[in-house]
Amino acid sequence: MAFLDKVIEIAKKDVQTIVLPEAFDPRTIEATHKILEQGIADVILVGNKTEILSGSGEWNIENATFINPETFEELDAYAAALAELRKSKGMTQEEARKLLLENALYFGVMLVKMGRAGGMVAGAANSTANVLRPALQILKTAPGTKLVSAVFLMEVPNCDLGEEGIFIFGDCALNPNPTSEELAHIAISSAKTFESLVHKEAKVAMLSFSSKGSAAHPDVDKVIEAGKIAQNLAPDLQLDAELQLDAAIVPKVGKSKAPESKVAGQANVIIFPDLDAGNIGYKLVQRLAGANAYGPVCQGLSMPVNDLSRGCYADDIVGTVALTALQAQMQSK
Ligand SMILES: CC(C)(COP(=O)(O)OP(=O)(O)OC[C@H]1O[C@@H](n2cnc3c(N)ncnc32)[C@H](O)[C@@H]1OP(=O)(O)O)[C@@H](O)C(=O)NCCC(=O)NCCS
Ligand SMILES: CC(=O)OP(=O)(O)O
Repeated sequence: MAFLDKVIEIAKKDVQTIVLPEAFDPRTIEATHKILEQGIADVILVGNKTEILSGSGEWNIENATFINPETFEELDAYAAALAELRKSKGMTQEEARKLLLENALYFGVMLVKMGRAGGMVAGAANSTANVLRPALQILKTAPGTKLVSAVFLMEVPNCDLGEEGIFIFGDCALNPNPTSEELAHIAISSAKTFESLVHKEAKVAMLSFSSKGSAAHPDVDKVIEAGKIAQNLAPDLQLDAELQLDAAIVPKVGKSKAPESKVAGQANVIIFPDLDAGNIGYKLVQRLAGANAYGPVCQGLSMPVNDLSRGCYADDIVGTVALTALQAQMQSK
């Protein structure tokens, strides 16, 4: 069974409500049809029902829940709650009300915060920064977590590397230039995400352009230091730094470049040294290897909100909604 089919099976056993605030994006409409048809999640679409339905073409989305901020009976209560959450930043209730009326992403995140939905997925029509800012501001980090980061679940066809072609790649979307300490937190969170979604032991490689001292540079030192911090914070985690990508995932190269390493050649969690590498890296694998790229899946948020690439297809939205539903299930336990 393909990875996503397994995720969908689990999602269907305890159906969660996911808000899709980009109701005017045709891919969101197609995805909503597929999600409802397969029973993967209940969907809340944000906006005027008549207008959304008039643009839905061949797709049947009648069974979605439509919430229009302009006629929403709880708007004032939501505005009061948002103003309270942002009062340290000086937000008034009037400003909060205006934001909820004008910005469907803030409205969608508040539906999650107020318990109306278990999670939100957006980003087909909005930049990552605009999707994640309200989530970071309103939901904040989960208890015990310092840093939110964002990974892709990569499913590479006809590939026996990683976990039979399944990898977590991180951080590919959020933290532009992580310090060693931040990289260590990204690595630990990514291992947890891998294990919770794939149900296999994580083997984490922290990538560099150097393997075990083959190059000397401050950027290499940053990754070596990150590996030490991560291993101190999570001594039981199978993790190694610094490895080049081939040494991390190809058994023969791992043996020759890092013969002592327990992770080299077998890594299934790939940690990039910065966002340039991570964002470019996942798109290379997606576009040139034909991999499915689900995400960016956020880790470390107190409640699930996940992003999409603006280049996504409707099926990517379906996959990311299924993963979000799984996170929402875990949250509700
Ligand atoms: C996500 C991002 C927008 C946040 O930066 P910003 O808009 O400048 O906002 P701020 O730095 O003021 O942060 C906003 C809030 O989020 C919090 N925050 C930001 N990054 C965070 C992180 N990684 N983990 C936890 N909290 C974070 C801040 O503490 C702040 O909280 P507060 O408002 O309650 O004080 C920014 O990191 C970003 O643009 N990242 C790159 C996104 C991108 O373009 N990716 C490539 C394509 S996928
Ligand atoms: C994750 C990502 O790269 O998003 P976008 O393509 O929308 O910038």
